[in-house]
Amino acid sequence: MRIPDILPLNQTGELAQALAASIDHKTKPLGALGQLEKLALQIGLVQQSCTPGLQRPVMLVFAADHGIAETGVSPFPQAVTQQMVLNFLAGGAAINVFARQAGMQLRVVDAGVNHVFEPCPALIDAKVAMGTANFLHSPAMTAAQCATAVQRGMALASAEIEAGTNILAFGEMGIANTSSAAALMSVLCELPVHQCAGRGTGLDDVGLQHKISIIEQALAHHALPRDDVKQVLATLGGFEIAMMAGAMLASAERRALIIVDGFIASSALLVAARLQPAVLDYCVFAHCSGEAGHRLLLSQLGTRPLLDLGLRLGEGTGAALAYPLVQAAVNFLNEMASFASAQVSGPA
Ligand SMILES: Cc1cc2ncn([C@H]3O[C@H](COP(=O)(O)O)[C@@H](O)[C@H]3O)c2cc1C
Ligand SMILES: O=C(O)c1cccnc1
Repeated sequence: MRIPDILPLNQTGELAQALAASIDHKTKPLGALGQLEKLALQIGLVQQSCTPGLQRPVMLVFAADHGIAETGVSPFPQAVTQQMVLNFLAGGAAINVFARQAGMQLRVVDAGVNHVFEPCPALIDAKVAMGTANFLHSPAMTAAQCATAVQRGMALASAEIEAGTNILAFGEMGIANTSSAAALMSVLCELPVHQCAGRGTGLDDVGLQHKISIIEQALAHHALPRDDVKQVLATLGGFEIAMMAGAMLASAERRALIIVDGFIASSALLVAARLQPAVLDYCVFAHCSGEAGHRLLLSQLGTRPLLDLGLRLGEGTGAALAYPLVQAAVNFLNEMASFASAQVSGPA
């Protein structure tokens, strides 16, 4: 598995200083646009420009099934994954609505759904297998399947960037994938499972305890070395999570901006960041999910999200909702007058 070289952003160089000066000279009190100012600076550094722009925004939604679903860790049956893929293709899911509203192109990727779909122009076939194995008993993926998933994710993101995209968001669909994400977080952050696992699509108290116990049993069974990130991903991950991690790494390598969605997308980023920490410099964190564990995961990643709406859906919905804020950051940098150009007096 090739891990891309990613250049860390130079936060103190000449360009950073020029961007900071441009932001400070806008007709507003210093710092008054808060987090949008940090965002504008980051986007300028990602694009190596004092006048960045957003081109051809794309939302890739990766779908895959999880063997762990058979242990009852989700209230919903596995078939919902393929049913929701058909809903995405028909345009009726939440992500269709929000991506349309944001003006983002939406592509649906079969990363490993347990269903053979009719060929369809709107569906990208990147299927690795008909779902992962149940990680309670055996590794979810073989090392080769995991490498294939990561590489397909890299190739898909690279193809979009070659077609002119410089901002990508990633969503996911896969019944039981909050269990996979929680297991990855628990191992990679060395945190107890009960701090990582949440109710997902709506488990009750008994269901949540069962989910925690299943993940704990799986982790005890595998006894994974935390620093072998590829093995951790192959053992506990999903095809959509591995593909997303690959897509994130390739996006950062090619200096595209990444909008990170909720808990599952953040678990993919956690994997990517453990493989190549500089990927974090290219990420905008859309929101803090209502899924227990996401706030802690975001703090482990050392970041502050833009929105906190109690969303707990995934699909990329939080990322699509945050896109207008990213546009606002770019637009104020490019379009706002400076004190000098508008002849407004600075502080006395
Ligand atoms: C109808 C429906 C639409 C969804 N869209 C995203 N998810 C979300 O819920 C799933 C994860 O939760 P858990 O681990 O509890 O199964 C993922 O598929 C995720 O994308 C959905 C779930 C359902 C039921
Ligand atoms: O935050 C998420 O990504 C999430 C939370 C619950 C269920 N599905 C996704």
